[in-house]
Amino acid sequence: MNEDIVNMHSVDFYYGSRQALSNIDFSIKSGEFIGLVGPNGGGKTTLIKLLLGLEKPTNGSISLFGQSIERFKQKNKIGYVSQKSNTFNRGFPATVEEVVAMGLTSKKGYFRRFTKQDKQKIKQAIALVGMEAYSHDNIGDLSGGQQQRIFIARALVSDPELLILDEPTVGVDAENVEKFFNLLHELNKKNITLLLVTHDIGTMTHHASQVVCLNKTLHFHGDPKVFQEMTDQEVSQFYGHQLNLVSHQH
Ligand SMILES: Nc1ncnc2c1ncn2[C@@H]1O[C@H](COP(=O)(O)OP(=O)(O)OP(=O)(O)O)[C@@H](O)[C@H]1O
Repeated sequence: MNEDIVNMHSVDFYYGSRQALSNIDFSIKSGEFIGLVGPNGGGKTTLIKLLLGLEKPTNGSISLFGQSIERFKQKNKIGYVSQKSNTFNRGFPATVEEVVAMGLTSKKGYFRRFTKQDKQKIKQAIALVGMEAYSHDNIGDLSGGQQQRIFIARALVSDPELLILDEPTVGVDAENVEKFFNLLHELNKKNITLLLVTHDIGTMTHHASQVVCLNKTLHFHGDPKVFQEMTDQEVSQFYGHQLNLVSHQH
Protein backbone atom coordinates (compact mmCIF):
# COMPACT_ATOMS: atom_id res chain seq x y z
CA MET A 1 0.00 0.00 0.00
CA ASN A 2 1.44 3.39 -0.98
CA GLU A 3 1.90 6.04 1.71
CA ASP A 4 -0.43 9.01 2.21
CA ILE A 5 1.31 12.14 0.99
CA VAL A 6 -1.66 14.36 1.82
CA ASN A 7 -3.96 13.88 4.76
CA MET A 8 -6.77 16.23 5.77
CA HIS A 9 -8.63 15.37 8.94
CA SER A 10 -11.96 16.96 9.95
CA VAL A 11 -11.08 20.19 8.16
CA ASP A 12 -13.46 23.17 8.23
CA PHE A 13 -12.65 26.48 6.61
CA TYR A 14 -14.47 29.80 6.92
CA TYR A 15 -13.92 33.09 5.07
CA GLY A 16 -15.22 35.35 7.84
CA SER A 17 -18.67 33.93 8.59
CA ARG A 18 -18.97 32.11 5.24
CA GLN A 19 -18.16 28.43 5.45
CA ALA A 20 -16.32 27.22 2.35
CA LEU A 21 -15.33 23.72 3.56
CA SER A 22 -17.04 21.47 6.06
CA ASN A 23 -15.65 18.41 7.78
CA ILE A 24 -13.24 17.31 5.06
CA ASP A 25 -11.50 13.97 5.52
CA PHE A 26 -9.36 13.43 2.50
CA SER A 27 -6.12 11.73 1.62
CA ILE A 28 -3.93 11.34 -1.44
CA LYS A 29 -1.65 8.37 -1.83
CA SER A 30 1.66 8.47 -3.62
CA GLY A 31 1.22 7.71 -7.33
CA GLU A 32 -2.46 8.61 -7.58
CA PHE A 33 -3.99 10.87 -10.23
CA ILE A 34 -6.91 12.61 -8.59
CA GLY A 35 -9.50 14.55 -10.54
CA LEU A 36 -11.14 17.11 -8.24
CA VAL A 37 -14.53 18.27 -9.49
CA GLY A 38 -17.44 20.27 -8.11
CA PRO A 39 -19.67 23.23 -8.91
CA ASN A 40 -18.49 26.85 -9.01
CA GLY A 41 -17.90 28.01 -5.45
CA GLY A 42 -17.73 24.39 -4.21
CA GLY A 43 -14.41 24.99 -2.44
CA LYS A 44 -11.86 23.44 -4.81
CA THR A 45 -9.51 26.44 -4.90
CA THR A 46 -9.90 26.85 -1.14
CA LEU A 47 -8.84 23.24 -0.59
CA ILE A 48 -5.76 23.86 -2.73
CA LYS A 49 -4.92 27.05 -0.84
CA LEU A 50 -4.99 25.02 2.38
CA LEU A 51 -2.65 22.39 0.90
CA LEU A 52 -0.26 25.09 -0.29
CA GLY A 53 -0.28 26.65 3.18
CA LEU A 54 -1.79 29.91 1.86
CA GLU A 55 -4.71 29.57 4.29
CA LYS A 56 -4.96 27.74 7.61
CA PRO A 57 -7.87 25.44 8.44
CA THR A 58 -10.36 26.96 10.88
CA ASN A 59 -10.71 23.50 12.44
CA GLY A 60 -9.02 20.17 11.82
CA SER A 61 -5.54 19.20 10.73
CA ILE A 62 -3.50 18.69 7.58
CA SER A 63 -0.35 16.66 7.09
CA LEU A 64 1.91 16.56 4.07
CA PHE A 65 4.37 13.75 3.43
CA GLY A 66 3.78 12.47 6.95
CA GLN A 67 4.44 15.80 8.68
CA SER A 68 1.99 18.30 10.09
CA ILE A 69 1.65 21.23 7.66
CA GLU A 70 2.92 23.68 10.28
CA ARG A 71 6.25 21.83 10.39
CA PHE A 72 6.46 20.93 6.71
CA LYS A 73 9.39 22.73 5.08
CA GLN A 74 10.14 20.75 1.90
CA LYS A 75 8.18 23.07 -0.37
CA ASN A 76 9.93 21.74 -3.47
CA LYS A 77 7.97 18.47 -3.03
CA ILE A 78 4.79 20.26 -4.17
CA GLY A 79 4.45 21.91 -7.57
CA TYR A 80 1.53 24.16 -8.44
CA VAL A 81 0.09 25.38 -11.74
CA SER A 82 -2.55 28.03 -11.20
CA GLN A 83 -5.81 28.74 -12.99
CA LYS A 84 -4.60 31.98 -14.50
CA SER A 85 -1.18 30.93 -15.70
CA ASN A 86 -2.24 30.48 -19.33
CA THR A 87 -3.29 34.08 -19.82
CA PHE A 88 0.21 35.45 -20.07
CA ASN A 89 0.75 38.96 -21.35
CA ARG A 90 2.03 38.71 -24.94
CA GLY A 91 4.57 41.43 -24.31
CA PHE A 92 6.17 39.76 -21.29
CA PRO A 93 9.91 39.90 -22.00
CA ALA A 94 11.03 36.41 -21.02
CA THR A 95 12.03 33.34 -22.97
CA VAL A 96 10.67 29.87 -22.32
CA GLU A 97 13.94 28.95 -20.56
CA GLU A 98 13.74 32.01 -18.34
CA VAL A 99 10.14 31.29 -17.34
CA VAL A 100 11.00 27.68 -16.48
CA ALA A 101 14.07 28.89 -14.52
CA MET A 102 11.70 30.92 -12.32
CA GLY A 103 10.60 27.57 -10.88
CA LEU A 104 14.07 27.35 -9.31
CA THR A 105 14.58 31.01 -8.43
CA SER A 106 11.26 31.25 -6.61
CA LYS A 107 12.51 28.55 -4.25
CA LYS A 108 16.10 29.73 -3.98
CA GLY A 109 16.09 33.51 -4.53
CA TYR A 110 16.60 35.53 -7.70
CA PHE A 111 20.20 36.50 -7.12
CA ARG A 112 21.55 33.04 -7.03
CA ARG A 113 23.59 31.92 -10.03
CA PHE A 114 22.43 28.85 -11.89
CA THR A 115 24.73 25.87 -11.65
CA LYS A 116 25.36 23.50 -14.52
CA GLN A 117 22.96 21.08 -12.81
CA ASP A 118 20.23 23.76 -12.63
CA LYS A 119 20.61 24.42 -16.36
CA GLN A 120 20.38 20.70 -17.00
CA LYS A 121 17.19 20.51 -14.92
CA ILE A 122 15.66 23.41 -16.85
CA LYS A 123 16.41 21.62 -20.13
CA GLN A 124 15.00 18.36 -18.80
CA ALA A 125 11.77 20.00 -17.59
CA ILE A 126 11.26 21.62 -21.00
CA ALA A 127 11.93 18.28 -22.71
CA LEU A 128 9.47 16.52 -20.39
CA VAL A 129 6.64 18.70 -21.71
CA GLY A 130 7.85 18.31 -25.33
CA MET A 131 8.77 21.96 -25.88
CA GLU A 132 12.54 21.79 -26.61
CA ALA A 133 12.10 23.44 -29.99
CA TYR A 134 10.74 26.58 -28.29
CA SER A 135 13.35 27.05 -25.54
CA HIS A 136 14.54 30.42 -26.85
CA ASP A 137 11.14 31.75 -27.95
CA ASN A 138 9.40 34.51 -26.10
CA ILE A 139 6.70 33.06 -23.84
CA GLY A 140 4.18 35.61 -25.14
CA ASP A 141 4.56 34.28 -28.69
CA LEU A 142 3.32 30.78 -27.78
CA SER A 143 -0.27 29.54 -28.01
CA GLY A 144 -2.35 29.11 -24.83
CA GLY A 145 -1.83 25.33 -24.87
CA GLN A 146 1.94 25.72 -25.37
CA GLN A 147 2.16 28.27 -22.56
CA GLN A 148 0.33 25.79 -20.35
CA ARG A 149 3.04 23.23 -21.02
CA ILE A 150 5.71 25.75 -20.08
CA PHE A 151 3.99 26.52 -16.78
CA ILE A 152 3.90 22.82 -16.07
CA ALA A 153 7.64 22.67 -16.86
CA ARG A 154 8.19 25.57 -14.46
CA ALA A 155 6.38 23.59 -11.74
CA LEU A 156 8.36 20.43 -12.60
CA VAL A 157 11.82 21.96 -12.54
CA SER A 158 12.20 21.50 -8.79
CA ASP A 159 11.25 17.79 -9.01
CA PRO A 160 7.94 17.86 -7.13
CA GLU A 161 6.44 14.59 -5.95
CA LEU A 162 2.96 16.11 -5.96
CA LEU A 163 1.78 18.38 -8.77
CA ILE A 164 -1.38 20.41 -8.17
CA LEU A 165 -3.12 21.91 -11.20
CA ASP A 166 -6.06 24.30 -10.83
CA GLU A 167 -8.25 24.22 -13.96
CA PRO A 168 -5.38 24.28 -16.42
CA THR A 169 -7.47 23.55 -19.51
CA VAL A 170 -9.71 26.62 -19.42
CA GLY A 171 -9.50 28.24 -22.85
CA VAL A 172 -7.57 25.33 -24.39
CA ASP A 173 -9.15 23.70 -27.47
CA ALA A 174 -10.35 20.07 -27.48
CA GLU A 175 -7.32 18.69 -29.36
CA ASN A 176 -4.90 20.35 -26.97
CA VAL A 177 -6.93 19.24 -23.96
CA GLU A 178 -6.43 15.65 -25.12
CA LYS A 179 -2.67 16.24 -25.58
CA PHE A 180 -2.55 17.89 -22.18
CA PHE A 181 -4.16 14.87 -20.50
CA ASN A 182 -1.72 12.59 -22.33
CA LEU A 183 1.12 14.67 -20.87
CA LEU A 184 -0.36 14.32 -17.37
CA HIS A 185 -0.61 10.60 -17.93
CA GLU A 186 3.09 10.44 -18.84
CA LEU A 187 4.05 12.47 -15.76
CA ASN A 188 1.93 10.21 -13.58
CA LYS A 189 3.72 7.17 -15.04
CA LYS A 190 7.00 8.82 -13.96
CA ASN A 191 5.60 8.62 -10.43
CA ILE A 192 4.44 12.21 -10.02
CA THR A 193 1.25 12.28 -7.98
CA LEU A 194 -1.38 14.57 -9.51
CA LEU A 195 -4.25 16.59 -8.09
CA LEU A 196 -6.14 18.17 -10.96
CA VAL A 197 -9.04 20.58 -10.53
CA THR A 198 -11.15 20.47 -13.65
CA HIS A 199 -14.61 21.10 -15.02
CA ASP A 200 -13.82 18.79 -17.91
CA ILE A 201 -15.36 15.74 -16.26
CA GLY A 202 -15.75 13.73 -19.47
CA THR A 203 -12.04 13.83 -20.35
CA MET A 204 -10.80 13.61 -16.78
CA THR A 205 -12.64 10.38 -15.93
CA HIS A 206 -10.74 8.66 -18.76
CA HIS A 207 -7.39 9.52 -17.22
CA ALA A 208 -7.65 9.92 -13.44
CA SER A 209 -7.22 7.04 -10.99
CA GLN A 210 -9.63 8.62 -8.48
CA VAL A 211 -12.41 11.19 -8.67
CA VAL A 212 -13.20 13.51 -5.80
CA CYS A 213 -16.36 15.60 -5.87
CA LEU A 214 -16.45 18.61 -3.56
CA ASN A 215 -19.36 20.88 -2.80
CA LYS A 216 -18.45 22.29 0.61
CA THR A 217 -18.24 18.71 1.90
CA LEU A 218 -16.79 15.69 0.10
CA HIS A 219 -19.60 13.96 -1.78
CA PHE A 220 -17.66 11.33 -3.62
CA HIS A 221 -14.16 9.89 -3.52
CA GLY A 222 -13.65 6.82 -5.60
CA ASP A 223 -13.20 5.07 -8.90
CA PRO A 224 -13.79 7.20 -12.04
CA LYS A 225 -15.75 4.31 -13.60
CA VAL A 226 -18.16 4.30 -10.65
CA PHE A 227 -18.48 8.08 -10.94
CA GLN A 228 -19.14 7.82 -14.66
CA GLU A 229 -21.76 5.14 -14.19
CA MET A 230 -23.73 7.24 -11.73
CA THR A 231 -26.81 8.73 -13.28
CA ASP A 232 -26.87 12.43 -14.09
CA GLN A 233 -29.52 12.78 -11.44
CA GLU A 234 -27.29 11.26 -8.74
CA VAL A 235 -24.38 13.51 -9.66
CA SER A 236 -26.65 16.54 -9.88
CA GLN A 237 -27.50 16.03 -6.23
CA PHE A 238 -23.90 16.85 -5.24
CA TYR A 239 -23.67 19.62 -7.75
CA GLY A 240 -26.86 21.31 -6.68
CA HIS A 241 -27.87 21.75 -10.32
CA GLN A 242 -28.59 19.61 -13.34
CA LEU A 243 -25.51 18.29 -15.05
CA ASN A 244 -25.38 16.25 -18.21
CA LEU A 245 -22.19 14.21 -18.03
CA VAL A 246 -22.53 12.68 -21.47
CA SER A 247 -22.72 15.97 -23.30
CA HIS A 248 -20.15 17.65 -21.04
CA GLN A 249 -17.36 17.66 -23.61
CA HIS A 250 -16.04 20.90 -25.07
N1 LIG B 1 -11.15 35.47 -0.52
C1 LIG B 1 -12.41 35.11 -0.26
N2 LIG B 1 -13.17 35.80 0.61
C2 LIG B 1 -14.44 35.42 0.89
N3 LIG B 1 -15.05 34.36 0.34
C3 LIG B 1 -14.34 33.63 -0.55
C4 LIG B 1 -12.99 33.97 -0.90
N4 LIG B 1 -12.54 33.06 -1.80
C5 LIG B 1 -13.56 32.21 -2.01
N5 LIG B 1 -14.64 32.54 -1.26
C6 LIG B 1 -15.93 31.82 -1.20
O1 LIG B 1 -15.66 30.49 -0.78
C7 LIG B 1 -16.45 29.56 -1.51
C8 LIG B 1 -15.54 28.56 -2.21
O2 LIG B 1 -14.80 29.23 -3.22
P1 LIG B 1 -13.67 28.52 -4.09
O3 LIG B 1 -12.99 29.57 -4.91
O4 LIG B 1 -12.84 27.68 -3.22
O5 LIG B 1 -14.57 27.58 -5.04
P2 LIG B 1 -14.16 26.78 -6.35
O6 LIG B 1 -14.75 25.40 -6.19
O7 LIG B 1 -12.70 26.86 -6.58
O8 LIG B 1 -14.98 27.56 -7.47
P3 LIG B 1 -14.73 27.68 -9.06
O9 LIG B 1 -15.03 26.35 -9.66
O10 LIG B 1 -15.75 28.71 -9.44
O11 LIG B 1 -13.31 28.14 -9.27
C9 LIG B 1 -17.32 30.41 -2.45
O12 LIG B 1 -18.57 30.59 -1.80
C10 LIG B 1 -16.58 31.70 -2.56
O13 LIG B 1 -17.46 32.76 -2.79
